[in-house]
Amino acid sequence: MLTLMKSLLLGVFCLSVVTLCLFNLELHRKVLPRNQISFDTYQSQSIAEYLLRRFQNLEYGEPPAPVSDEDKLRRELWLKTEEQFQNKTKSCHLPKIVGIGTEKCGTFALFDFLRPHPMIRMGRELPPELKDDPFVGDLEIEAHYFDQSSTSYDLKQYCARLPLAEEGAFVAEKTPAYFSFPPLFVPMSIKKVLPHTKLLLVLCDPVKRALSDFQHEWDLLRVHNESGELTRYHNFTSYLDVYLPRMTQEVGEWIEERATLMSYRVIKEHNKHFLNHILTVGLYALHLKRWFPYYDQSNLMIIDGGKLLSDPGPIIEEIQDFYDLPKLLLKEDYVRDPDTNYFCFKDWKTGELRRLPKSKQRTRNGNAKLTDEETVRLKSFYKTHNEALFKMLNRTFNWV
Ligand SMILES: Nc1ncnc2c1ncn2[C@@H]1O[C@H](COP(=O)(O)OS(=O)(=O)O)[C@@H](OP(=O)(O)O)[C@H]1O
Repeated sequence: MLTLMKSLLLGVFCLSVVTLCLFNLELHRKVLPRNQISFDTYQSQSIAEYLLRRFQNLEYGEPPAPVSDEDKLRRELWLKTEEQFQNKTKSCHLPKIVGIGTEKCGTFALFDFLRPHPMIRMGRELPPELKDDPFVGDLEIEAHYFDQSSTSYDLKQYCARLPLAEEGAFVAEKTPAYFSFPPLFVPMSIKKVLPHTKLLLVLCDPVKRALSDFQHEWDLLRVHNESGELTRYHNFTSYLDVYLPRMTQEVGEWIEERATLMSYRVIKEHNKHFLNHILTVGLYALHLKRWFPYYDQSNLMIIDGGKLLSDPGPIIEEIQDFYDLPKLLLKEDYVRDPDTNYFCFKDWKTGELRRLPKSKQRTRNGNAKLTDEETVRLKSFYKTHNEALFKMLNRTFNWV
């Protein structure tokens, strides 16, 4: 009898334990969002042990980050903006955002940072012959219209190099050659064809820029084979040995009275020897002389390339203000890629990183460095031109 009672009691006890466990499991499923339930955890541990650990608060992991009011607002606004364009027909619209340069100062990164904005459209459909080009990323967003056109503007040609867009969207293109490459009349052309479009210009240390440009030309095999002399410029010093004296003689120091004339001469030099541009692009004050009759701070935003490299978030927020765009890209969206240390956009919806292509990570990561002597020579070449720039803009950059 006693044994029977013991067995009965044990049976009732076991049944209550199992019921309790199942009840708790159901409760747990209801309370925790689905993505926080780990099925692996169920398989690797007994339910009772799992629930025990759960109640001891060992299995929760990190609590989800609190969603700030700013995040909520952004999410709502973002979705509404996307909705606003859904099912709208697309056609050619001329750009409202144009990046004019400077070459090798981070214009690709800048535009890649802006690209996710739901009101911005960039990137054209490439013709098949260009699709295999190793610089496809650049070709896709660089229209190269004003540096290649004459003054009889065929807008159909421009449209063919732009993405199709909905009414109200902001088409964007960047062509770093606009700022400092021929023809002379690029600033006038842009003003004429796009009278209300505001421009973006990144300026960076011209010394570091020159090395980055040299490396770029090297990778394109254009440094080696000028005049067919394959080994002529076997490193940056040997390039400087030839081109620095030449450019010092042609351009020389900044002289206020001769600046306009010199700004034309620099463009002429470009046509004489293509590789001159590695040095002449960094003569920013001379180039700006050609832009200032058409543009001022209200329609040309000048961005410090050093800041863009070290902390791009606040700049991206400023740009949205400059264009009166809803501020949907926030500074915290820009994080360092743990593999390369370069900044990139972190998609707030998926957490994914938009990494920069390899061709945009050549020198500033320390892979190629200037020697002390190269630095001294280049600093001296740019010194008076940098000073003129700072005076012109009433602003200094941390380059000297
Ligand atoms: N966030 C940010 N800010 C500023 N600069 C950045 C940034 N990210 C990348 N980079 C640097 O951009 C360099 C390439 O310049 P561009 O994109 O202007 O090249 S191009 O003219 O469009 O070909 C490229 O130079 P190198 O390092 O010499 O390759 C990058 O260092």
